[in-house]
Amino acid sequence: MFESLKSAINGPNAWSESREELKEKKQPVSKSPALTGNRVTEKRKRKKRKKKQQQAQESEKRSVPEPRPISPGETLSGHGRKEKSGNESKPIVRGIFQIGKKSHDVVLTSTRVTWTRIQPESPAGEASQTKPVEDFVELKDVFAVKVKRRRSAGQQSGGTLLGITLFFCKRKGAKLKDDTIHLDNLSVDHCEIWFKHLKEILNGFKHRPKSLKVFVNPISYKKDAYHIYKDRVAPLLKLADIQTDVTVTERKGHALSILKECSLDQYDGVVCVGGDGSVAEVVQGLLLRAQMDAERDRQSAFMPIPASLPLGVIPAGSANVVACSVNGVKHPVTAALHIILGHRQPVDMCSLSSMGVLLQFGFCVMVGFGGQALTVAERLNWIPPTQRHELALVTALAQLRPEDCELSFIPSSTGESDHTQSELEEDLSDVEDADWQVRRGLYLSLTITSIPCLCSVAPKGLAPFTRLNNNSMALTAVANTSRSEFIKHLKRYSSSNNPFSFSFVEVQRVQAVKLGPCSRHDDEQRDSKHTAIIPSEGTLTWNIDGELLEVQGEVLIRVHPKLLELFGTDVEEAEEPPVNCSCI
Ligand SMILES: Nc1ncnc2c1ncn2[C@@H]1O[C@H](COP(=O)(O)OP(=O)(O)OP(=O)(O)O)[C@@H](O)[C@H]1O
Repeated sequence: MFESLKSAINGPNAWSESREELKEKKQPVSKSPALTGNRVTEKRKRKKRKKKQQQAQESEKRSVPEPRPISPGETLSGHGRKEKSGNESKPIVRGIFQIGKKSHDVVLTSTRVTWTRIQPESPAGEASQTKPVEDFVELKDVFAVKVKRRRSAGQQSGGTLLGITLFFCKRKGAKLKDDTIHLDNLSVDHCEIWFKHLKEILNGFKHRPKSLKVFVNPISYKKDAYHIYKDRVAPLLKLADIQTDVTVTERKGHALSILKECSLDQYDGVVCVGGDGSVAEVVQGLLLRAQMDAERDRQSAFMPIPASLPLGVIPAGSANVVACSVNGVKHPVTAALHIILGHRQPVDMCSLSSMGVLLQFGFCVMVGFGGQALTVAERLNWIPPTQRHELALVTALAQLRPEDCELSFIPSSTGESDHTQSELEEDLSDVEDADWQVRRGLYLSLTITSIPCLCSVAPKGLAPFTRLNNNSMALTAVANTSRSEFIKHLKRYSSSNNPFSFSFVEVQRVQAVKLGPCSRHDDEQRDSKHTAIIPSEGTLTWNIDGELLEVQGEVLIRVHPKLLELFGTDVEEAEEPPVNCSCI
């Protein structure tokens, strides 16, 4: 294994040259200042060392064992500082490395690398009384280990071995950043042993992907998805030795057609670099492919089977609700590190079907204002996206009209984790016989979400009571009201006030929803003389994850628990600075 790395990074000759070089010089592993006093004779040094060893045995109080050059490959099981307990704290290998030009006693266990500064002795040979500071990095956060060499400008291979470098991820709030720790030691054998053990441990993280299919939408939002991928994500994937097969999409539907046909066996995950529309397309591809492979027909009450591969989302769109809901921030490096480290989060999804046929899978479905604003935005597609969204919002607010709808829903009876998948499937298969609650009326907005939909305009999410996988959807129904009251409700999404504490807003945790244009006769229509209603002609305009869909008649929306795995984590709130839309 080490041999292959040698050739991969430096070429075999370069590695053997270094080995010879080190042998000639009889390079010691690393020296603590205590062991290298320049006027001390070898004899005195040995005496000192012996004395130190005695002191160490006598003094239980010392928190760090005496630094000593250990022979390459020496395994110190149970030796040294007392650690917690169990195999996790058992040293696998131990040695002395320079970290930041200071000698450190470094210990590798199966879960972490710990280093402690070696305290120089006083001239009288007494050990320092100050407690050495211990630092560590958890191996679950380490995503790459590389051999470090000194190379001159332009030199592509070879170079003097300097030690090994660990690449790890550190957390600041929801944000993840990559960082490095350099363990400097000129001994090839010593580094080889450490490298081998570290690689073995990292290869043991089976949930981390080794091969990814990547889709990049070059026209997303500010058209910078390709650069985001190339400059900020690809270098990290390369460092982590992840193979990638990248498709820069050429048209709408390109990713979907590839996912329906290509062999997925060679991949451990799929990555989408783009906005929510691109994510929706890749999700359709993954889920349709899973149904096709399992030969499931897609009639109304069918129980979809989960996608075979997890999906990572690198945010490059405007709202990025899917990325924010599992990363907490709109930050490509955070998303990339969650993918590399294999953090996976099962998420609930909803399906939409009409007349007994599956239309689409989705995370967030809107009718009314959400559909109207998106219709305007699509018409204004000649305007740059940054201004288009605001203008569409203002126009939709100016033209705000309620939709006359018939809404039915089954309240969710399931707890977050107390039902098995088959029980949930059973519940969902009897939707026709279930106890539907029915509402008829004028609605300004209806939103159904299976995940919280966090974003910068709604840091706490669009849905109050849903989590990523609590086996239910959140239904928010905003009944007809004045424009000013509706704007107040919208503004509260980006403030600390509760957007749902209005008499005209109803929120339900639901398992299934039926929604269609109202079929009442004209003479039954309430307030029709006083309220301008969108003439539906039996059709509603749906906004499904940022994509428009016109559907005639009623649509059935059902929740499907844990239908997809996303790379990411469960987050409470988006850590994006709240954006107050200047237009409202
Ligand atoms: N090369 C392409 N040309 C045109 N459309 C494309 C291309 N590649 C993908 N698409 C489509 O572009 C649509 C919009 O993509 P995306 O959501 O990433 O961008 P956006 O709409 O600008 O972002 P947001 O949804 O965050 O506002 C998707 O439906 C996707 O299928």
